[in-house]
Amino acid sequence: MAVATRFDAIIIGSGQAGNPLATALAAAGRKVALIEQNLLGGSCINYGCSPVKAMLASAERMQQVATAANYGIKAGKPTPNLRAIVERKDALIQAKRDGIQKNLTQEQKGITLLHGRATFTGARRLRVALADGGEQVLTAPRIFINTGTRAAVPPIEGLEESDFLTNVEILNLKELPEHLLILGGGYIGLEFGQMFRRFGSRVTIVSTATQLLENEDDDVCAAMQEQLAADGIEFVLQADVHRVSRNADGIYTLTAATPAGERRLRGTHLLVAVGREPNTDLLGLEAAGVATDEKGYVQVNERLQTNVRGVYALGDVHPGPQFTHISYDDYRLVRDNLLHGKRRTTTGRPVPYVVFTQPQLGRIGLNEKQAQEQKLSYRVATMPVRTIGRAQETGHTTGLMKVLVDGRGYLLGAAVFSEQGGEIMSMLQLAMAGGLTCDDLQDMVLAHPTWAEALNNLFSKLRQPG
Ligand SMILES: Cc1cc2nc3c(=O)[nH]c(=O)nc-3n(C[C@H](O)[C@H](O)[C@H](O)COP(=O)(O)OP(=O)(O)OC[C@H]3O[C@@H](n4cnc5c(N)ncnc54)[C@H](O)[C@@H]3O)c2cc1C
Ligand SMILES: NC(=O)c1ccc[n+]([C@@H]2O[C@H](COP(=O)([O-])OP(=O)(O)OC[C@H]3O[C@@H](n4cnc5c(N)ncnc54)[C@H](O)[C@@H]3O)[C@@H](O)[C@H]2O)c1
Repeated sequence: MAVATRFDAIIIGSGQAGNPLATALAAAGRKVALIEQNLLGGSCINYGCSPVKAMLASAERMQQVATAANYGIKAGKPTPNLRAIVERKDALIQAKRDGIQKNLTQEQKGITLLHGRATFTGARRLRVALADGGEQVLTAPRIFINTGTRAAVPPIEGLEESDFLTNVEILNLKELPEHLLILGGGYIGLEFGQMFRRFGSRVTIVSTATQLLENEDDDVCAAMQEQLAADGIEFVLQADVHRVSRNADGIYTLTAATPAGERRLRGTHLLVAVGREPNTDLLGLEAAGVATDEKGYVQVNERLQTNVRGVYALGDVHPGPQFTHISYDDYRLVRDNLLHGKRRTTTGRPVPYVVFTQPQLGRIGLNEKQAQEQKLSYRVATMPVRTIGRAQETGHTTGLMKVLVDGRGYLLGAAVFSEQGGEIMSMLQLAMAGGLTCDDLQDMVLAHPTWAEALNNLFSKLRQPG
């Protein structure tokens, strides 16, 4: 048996929690090992937030040129150069990866970076199959699992063999899809759908749900669908795709049961974006005795401790919202508890999020559906974006803003589907954190003519629901 190298802490996965945790532990004098089987930076940097938003910026620029005539500007028909768009994205994420590598290996002493796949062989013991051959055995009294997720693949006949795309492959296409079929009407489906539609592909979103982003309020979902339909995206909702095939010319056919009967949907490319599954199946958690839920997510308490003493799970690999800022906050929580003697928990943590379509959908707190499920008494205000001066001046008139307040006038939640939706939502999040009331916001002096100024009017529209 190989001799084990002893560390104070081992981190599995170079995700949004793992990297800063390695740095913080090493800076506090701990001997740390960080193990990554693939690219430094994990999903967000390599296959998620950063590359998608970089390419969305190209799509947005396409749209600006395509609609220039509306603003009195004569411009030719824009043509995307996908290779150049992908190269721009690659340069950006390479720089981010280089920054992480430098930070872990040069700027912070005390971190051993291992490239390979880690597997538990005991509660405090791991085997690492090194990427360049051989293996290493490590032990530590504290082990942090930050192994993230991958695209879930639904059990549909013919899908596995069909050479479909996930969020990883679609970011590196060499040619524009003529007709992109997207399975799933969630964050990933919508962001890529609008991106490729704006680049000029025909796009069809196919979802089992009755509406896009099915967890949001109906009026918000309808506004999103209206915008995407105006972009020219087609939708097939309440579709149960039960067969996928691909012919010799590479054409995909999805066979789906829909309310309008059986349909066959054909396209040149297929993106599967129906949610995620955790990277725990090859982690050997059973050897450590670490408990998972029925979907394979690592079970943790509100301090991110697993059932095995000294083993923690951070980020998307445990149940809960899957966002970069949540994974990063998991790091802060563990850091504060282990290094600064605090007793922080995940209870009551705000979960803001933004769908980066244009316009953006920024969300914080409760929506109306959730307020009703919780039988809360609330007032609601809704305002179409087309009534906002800033929207009229800039020509971005799609969307709506919606806020919920409780009986004392404190904000329960907000959905801001407008230009700068993420930024305006963040203002409302600050207002919630600072305990501002609807009266404060209705009467606050906000600069004219900003998007934020619309909040004055929005709060003047509060009414009882129904
Ligand atoms: C297309 C897409 C777009 C997204 N956009 C946004 C966005 O705009 N905003 C937002 O907040 N969130 C977004 N997300 C979600 C966000 O990417 C994740 O929530 C975030 O990356 C959290 O990751 P993590 O820290 O859990 O680990 P990850 O970033 O998933 O990293 C886990 C790492 O562990 C490694 N690993 C796994 N198993 C092993 C093993 N056995 N041994 C060694 N290494 C291992 C993996 O290779 C990976 O590098 C997006 C996700 C996707 C897919
Ligand atoms: N802007 C952001 O913050 C951002 C962007 C992308 C991804 N993410 C994160 O990544 C996660 C995963 O995104 P996602 O879009 O894959 O998942 P999702 O859970 O957001 O949406 C999945 C969609 O697929 C549908 N669906 C499920 N099974 C299906 C099937 N068999 N056929 C057709 N449709 C089916 C669901 O009804 C749902 O609408 C998100 O939940 C989010 O946490 C965040």
